[in-house]
Amino acid sequence: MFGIDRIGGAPADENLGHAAGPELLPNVTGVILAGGQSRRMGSNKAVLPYGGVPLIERIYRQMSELFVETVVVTNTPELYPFLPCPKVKDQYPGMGPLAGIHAALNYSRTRYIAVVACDMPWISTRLIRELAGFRDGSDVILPEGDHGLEPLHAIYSKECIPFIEESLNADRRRIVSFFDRVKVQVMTLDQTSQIEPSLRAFRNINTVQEYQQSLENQVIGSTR
Ligand SMILES: Nc1nc2c(ncn2[C@@H]2O[C@H](COP(=O)(O)OP(=O)(O)OP(=O)(O)O)[C@@H](O)[C@H]2O)c(=O)[nH]1
Repeated sequence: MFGIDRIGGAPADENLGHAAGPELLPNVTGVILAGGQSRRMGSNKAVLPYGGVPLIERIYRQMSELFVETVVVTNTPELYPFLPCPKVKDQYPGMGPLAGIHAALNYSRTRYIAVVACDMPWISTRLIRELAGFRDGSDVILPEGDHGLEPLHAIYSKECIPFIEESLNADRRRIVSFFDRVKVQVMTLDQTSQIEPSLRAFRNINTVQEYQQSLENQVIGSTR
């Protein structure tokens, strides 16, 4: 069955909150997208200082708590010598985050990847763990936040590759553009809020003002 379903009914709701734990998640590769232009920021968002380290390093450390391997998708790997991980290049350069997801899926040695952006200071390892718990039988598992679907805090399977290519070849760059071609499970806003009540996991920083606000822990823009 293709199309978008909510994460299913009572049994899944009962399962929510049971995925916490220190273990690494098997069969999932962590992915940090860092191939953007940072035009609104005016300088590379990924290396902005955050809590004493570059923002991307903060995110990398959190992802490394979850996955045996975390990779960064970037066309400028030389900017990240401090990250001890593989750097993967886009095969559709300049086409946005969907191209980054595509490159990561092609690279990945696991069937599933967990994708976050390099400009999200408060990713939720707990939420990623929960989302990954629902991966079997689904091609995309993503949460709904207070601004709608959050495809940059989500799980994708290799089954998505041909459909992403179809989209990119037709210059359809929105991440959701292929969702009608695969099996998508959405963690509803209610379910997401149970795990991540503040929803700040989805906040990202696009501008200098948002960066400054985020340092003061204020509410900032959505990732989409
Ligand atoms: N691999 C890859 N990642 C990208 C690409 N475009 C954006 N991203 C990443 O996707 C996430 C969201 O990016 P945006 O904030 O929408 O775009 P941006 O280019 O970084 O910033 P702006 O130039 O201000 O729009 C960030 O982690 C980006 O690094 C791309 O073409 N390839």
